[in-house]
Amino acid sequence: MPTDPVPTHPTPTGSVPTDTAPTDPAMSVGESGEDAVLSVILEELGDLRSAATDLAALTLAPGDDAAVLELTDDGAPARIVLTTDTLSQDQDFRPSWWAQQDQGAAMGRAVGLKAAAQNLSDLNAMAATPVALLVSLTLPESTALDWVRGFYRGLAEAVRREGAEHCRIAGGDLGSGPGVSVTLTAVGRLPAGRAPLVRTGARPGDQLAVSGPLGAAGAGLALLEAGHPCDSAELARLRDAQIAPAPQLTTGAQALAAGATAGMDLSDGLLRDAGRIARASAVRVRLDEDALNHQAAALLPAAAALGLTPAEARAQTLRWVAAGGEDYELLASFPAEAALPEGFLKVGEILEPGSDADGAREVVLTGAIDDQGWDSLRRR
Ligand SMILES: Nc1ncnc2c1ncn2[C@@H]1O[C@H](COP(=O)(O)OP(=O)(O)O)[C@@H](O)[C@H]1O
Ligand SMILES: Cc1ncc(C[n+]2csc(CCOP(=O)(O)OP(=O)(O)O)c2C)c(N)n1
Ligand SMILES: [Mg+2]
Repeated sequence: MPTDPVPTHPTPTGSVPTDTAPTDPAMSVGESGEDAVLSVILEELGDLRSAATDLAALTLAPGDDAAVLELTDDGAPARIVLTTDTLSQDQDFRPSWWAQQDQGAAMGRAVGLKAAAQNLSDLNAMAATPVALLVSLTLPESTALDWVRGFYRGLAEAVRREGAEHCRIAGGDLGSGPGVSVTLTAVGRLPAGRAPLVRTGARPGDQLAVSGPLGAAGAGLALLEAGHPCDSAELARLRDAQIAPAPQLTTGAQALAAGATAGMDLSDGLLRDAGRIARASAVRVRLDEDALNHQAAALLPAAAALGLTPAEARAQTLRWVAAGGEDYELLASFPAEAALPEGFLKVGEILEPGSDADGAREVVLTGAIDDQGWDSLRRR
């Protein structure tokens, strides 16, 4: 077996958020937010998330985009990669985004594509190859059978895309509830000898890059929420980035091949997710405002469609790029001298911890931005 270019066994606690769990027992999840809730969970799990048994070992524990489970075997141990994610009606999509006649098959397909995107993107971010999906569906009893058909067509479409061709649908669960809720569990595998791409390896001096332009899903969300008809090809592209995303699924492996030192998928927005790489790697990140403004300019048609003034449009498009979320692009760090893989765009660099006037801030961006990214639990 060839040896790994970087250690395959980062310490199980290596990528766990370092904030300590809040100690006020009366605090709600809405008050504390996602990262604090996760700290409580990981603290409570203790060695259930790390201690090996005779049969298996979590060589990468909860805290990254996915976990790595090594199954003990007489031959070479097999490593599988595990992740799960939920989409819920009115939290992640709204039936009203579709015309009445499209709330069956068309909406089902879009939700299937988005559920697959969310999970397959997490596997891509580990540089793992998807091999199976489990599908748990909670459906209101009024759900049209056509919605279900559309949903599985969406899933099928997603797993036929480049990078997911080996993925099979292994089963799932059906239940009833007041709103649609979809939970996918995705299983991937790591080729023998390939280390996973983890969040913990970014080093001062590294370049920080994304696998493609950001902000389309955020702009699409704003158009949908405003009830805009998205009646041009450009606006329809932004809407589709939100309702039916199609992430690239080979960028994780490409990044690793190009020497990436750390990586993660961008679901909660660049500012928040760059902070997670910074925390996991014990470094800071400087984002390049010019690079982000350059990406933001591509979203000006959406701002114009929403009737924003030029000044508002500049601020809003930057917010979509830096904090919109749901882009499912890969965020990765590379050695300063590395050539970035094709299509990757530099967005910043990795700094020493606390090495300049910005003190302890994990993510440094000149120019204020009043949006820190998405938190699925914090009360809005
Ligand atoms: N309820 C939970 N119990 C244990 N671990 C969790 C739970 N929720 C999230 N995690 C872990 O926390 C990490 C971050 O989760 P999340 O923010 O959902 O990541 P992602 O954006 O990649 O889906 C993952 O490693 C995930 O497995
Ligand atoms: C109705 C609606 N409101 C808001 C959003 C925006 N939104 C929902 S989830 C999310 C971020 C990622 O979601 P999460 O479930 O935390 O994904 P994970 O980080 O676990 O991959 C964003 C920006 C949306 N898509 N739909
Ligand atoms: Mg998640």
